[in-house]
Amino acid sequence: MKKIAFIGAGSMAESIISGIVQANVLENDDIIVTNKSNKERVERLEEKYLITSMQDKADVVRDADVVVLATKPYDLEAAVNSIKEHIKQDQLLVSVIAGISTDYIASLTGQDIPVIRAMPNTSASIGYSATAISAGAFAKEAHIVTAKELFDTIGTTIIVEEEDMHIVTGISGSGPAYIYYLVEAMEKAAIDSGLDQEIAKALITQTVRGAGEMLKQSGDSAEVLREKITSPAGTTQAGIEALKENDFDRIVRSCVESARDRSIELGKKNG
Ligand SMILES: NC(=O)C1=CN([C@@H]2O[C@H](COP(=O)(O)OP(=O)(O)OC[C@H]3O[C@@H](n4cnc5c(N)ncnc54)[C@H](OP(=O)(O)O)[C@@H]3O)[C@@H](O)[C@H]2O)C=CC1
Ligand SMILES: O=C(O)[C@@H]1CCC=N1
Repeated sequence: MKKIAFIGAGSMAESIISGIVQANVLENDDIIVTNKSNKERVERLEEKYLITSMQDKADVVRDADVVVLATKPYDLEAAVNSIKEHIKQDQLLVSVIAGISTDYIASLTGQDIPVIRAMPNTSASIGYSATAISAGAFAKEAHIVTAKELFDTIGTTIIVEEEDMHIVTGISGSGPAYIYYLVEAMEKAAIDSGLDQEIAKALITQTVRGAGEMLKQSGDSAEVLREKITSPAGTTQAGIEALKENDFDRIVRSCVESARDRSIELGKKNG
């Protein structure tokens, strides 16, 4: 891949752009970005990442090998309408849009165009995205390889069946937000117990980071790692019992399933 165009310049597009720029895998001016109307926003991205912003959609997609669709689901149709006269079947469309099927995106273009659906997360901005991808009907092996190469530069990439993208969205697309919400709650509890905010933040941040690395490096399951911390009648046991009494499992299940169901709903509403 030599050139990539982003249709949509919001949080997710910026996270991917930031990751690609840091990975240094493309010339910065081969990264093109456009949005609907917020000129200030694309100019800020242009300055920050030394990339190119354009408003003329024909110019945006003209020489792009990969066109990334990064609008909200309800803006997709208008976005595709604005580029469909200018895209060709030798270009690859990559959609990061929650809920929307590859078949629907191809149908909007009116062409048998290759589409890869991807679900990255905002940790892409520092090269730590957990991305899942699935291939649409017209995507060949080479397109999957191109998409995997792209997302491998900003984290890890797993290929899944398209039907699994809804639950993937519920765990890893939205997932960082759940962790941040947990951190917010831990910080509040620490401050209410009298701890300095900066100290709480530093300790919790390193705790989350360390737990993530332990999950990745130790070879132990989450359950085993938890048990290694939980001394009989100790502090952790007391904490975990409070989580159980408050139905932590049910709360987390409901969180993940609600996100999954919303993804399904977004697909139905916008496709
Ligand atoms: N944020 C996240 O953590 C993740 C998001 N996603 C998916 O990424 C997509 C984008 O999310 P996010 O970045 O958070 O959303 P934002 O609202 O931050 O960004 C949406 C962007 O789309 C642009 N846009 C709207 N309509 C058009 C159009 N017709 N043509 C070109 N650009 C257009 C907007 O431009 P303007 O400002 O000018 O209106 C804006 O730049 C969503 O579909 C979401 O499901 C996937 C994984 C994670
Ligand atoms: O909240 C959303 O709809 C998007 C999709 C995954 C993360 N953010």
